Amino acid sequence: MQPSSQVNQRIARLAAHLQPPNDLQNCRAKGASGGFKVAILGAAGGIGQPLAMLMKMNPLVSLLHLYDVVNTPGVTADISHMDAAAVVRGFLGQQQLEDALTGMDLVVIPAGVPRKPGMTRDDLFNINAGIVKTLCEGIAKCCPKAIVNVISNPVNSTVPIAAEVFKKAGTYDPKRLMGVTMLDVVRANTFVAEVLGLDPREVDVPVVGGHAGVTILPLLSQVKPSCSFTPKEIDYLTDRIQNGGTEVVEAKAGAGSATLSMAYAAVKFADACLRGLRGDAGVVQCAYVASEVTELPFFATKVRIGRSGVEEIYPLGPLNEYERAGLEKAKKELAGSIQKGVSFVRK
Ligand SMILES: NC(=O)C1=CN([C@@H]2O[C@H](COP(=O)(O)OP(=O)(O)OC[C@H]3O[C@@H](n4cnc5c(N)ncnc54)[C@H](O)[C@@H]3O)[C@@H](O)[C@H]2O)C=CC1
Ligand SMILES: O=C([O-])CC(=O)C(=O)O
Repeated sequence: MQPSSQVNQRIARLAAHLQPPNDLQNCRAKGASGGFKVAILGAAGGIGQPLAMLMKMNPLVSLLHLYDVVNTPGVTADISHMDAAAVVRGFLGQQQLEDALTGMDLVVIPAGVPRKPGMTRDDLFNINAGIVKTLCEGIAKCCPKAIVNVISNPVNSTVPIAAEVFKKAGTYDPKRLMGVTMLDVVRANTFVAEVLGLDPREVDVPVVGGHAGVTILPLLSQVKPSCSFTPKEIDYLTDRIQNGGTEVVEAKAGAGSATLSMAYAAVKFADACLRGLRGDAGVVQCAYVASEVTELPFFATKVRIGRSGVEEIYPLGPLNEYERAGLEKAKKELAGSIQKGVSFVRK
C-alpha cells in the first residue's frame, strides 16, 4: 500500500497536467464564449469516454468539464486535441468535484458500475445510489440551476434519489431533473424500422414508464409513420425493446453493458436539452421526470424541453388493451423502485 500522502501528491501532479498554464487560461477561455458549459461525471468510463468525445463535437458546447475518480488526465488530454470548438478541462477525484461543477449549465451523470450477465439494474442500487447521492450533493452546492441528466442505473431509483438530495438542499426544481431513457427510444426506433423495412431516422416510437424490464413500455400503437403490427410482431418488438439492455450485457459477457449506443443516445438527449435551453421551439423527447401523468411521482413520457427545462409533459394518449396491461405491470414495479430511492435518502 502506498502512504496516502504519496497518493495525494501523485493525484496533484496528474491534476496539474489537466489545465493549461495560468498565463494561457484566459486566452483559451475566450475561444469558449457563447455556448453552454457541460460537465460529465463518470467521464472516464465506458459511456463517459465516447460521450465526452461526442459532446466535444457539439457546436452548442463551449466548455466541457470531464470529472471522474480515475483516468481523467488521459481522457482529457486525448479529447482536448480534437479541433472542435469546446474547451475541455479535466477533474480528478472528490477534491476536484466542486471545481468541475461550478458554473455548469448541464450536468450529465454516467458514473457508477454497470451490470454483468445475470444481474438486474436494481442489483446496482447498493453501489450506484451512494455515488449519485454524493454527486447530486455537489450539484446542489455548486450549480443548483443546472439541468441534470441521470444515466446511472437503476434510473427508476437514482432519479428519485437525486430529487430527494435536491429537496434536502432546498434547490429542487423538478423541471431541471431528467432520467435518460433515450436509449429505449433509440432501440425502439431501430427495431421497429427493421420490422417495417424503413430508415430508423424516419421512425418515432414513444417509450414511456421507466428504464428497466417491464417498466420500459413502447407504445407501438402510436408509432410514426402510422403503421400496424401483427400480434406476433408486437410480442417480438415489446420483448426486444424491454430487454435490449440485457441483450448487450449478455453479448459483452462480463465486460459491461451498452456504452456506445448509450453515448449516442445520451448526446442526442443532451443536445435536445441544450437546444431547449437556447430557446428552440418544439424540442420534444421522452424522459423520466417528476410527473402527474399517472399516480406515481415519476414517470417517463414525451416532454417538451425549453429554457427552464421540462416545460410541458405530454399525456400518454390513447392506449390499446395490450398497452394498458403493460402499463399496470410497469406502474407496479416502478412504485417499488421509486420508494426505494426516496427511502435511501430519507433514512
Ligand atoms: N440510462 C441508460 O439507458 C443506461 C445506463 N447505464 C448505466 O450507466 C452507468 C455507467 O456505465 P458504464 O459507463 O458502462 O460503466 P463504467 O464502469 O465503464 O464507467 C463508470 C465510470 O464511473 C466512474 N465512477 C465511479 N464512481 C464515481 C464517482 N463517485 N464519481 C465519479 N465517477 C465515478 C468510474 O470510475 C468509471 O469511470 C452504469 O450504472 C450503467 O448501468 C448504462 C447504459 C444505459
Ligand atoms: O442494461 C443495462 O444494464 C444498461 C442499460 O440500462 C441499457 O443498456 O439499457
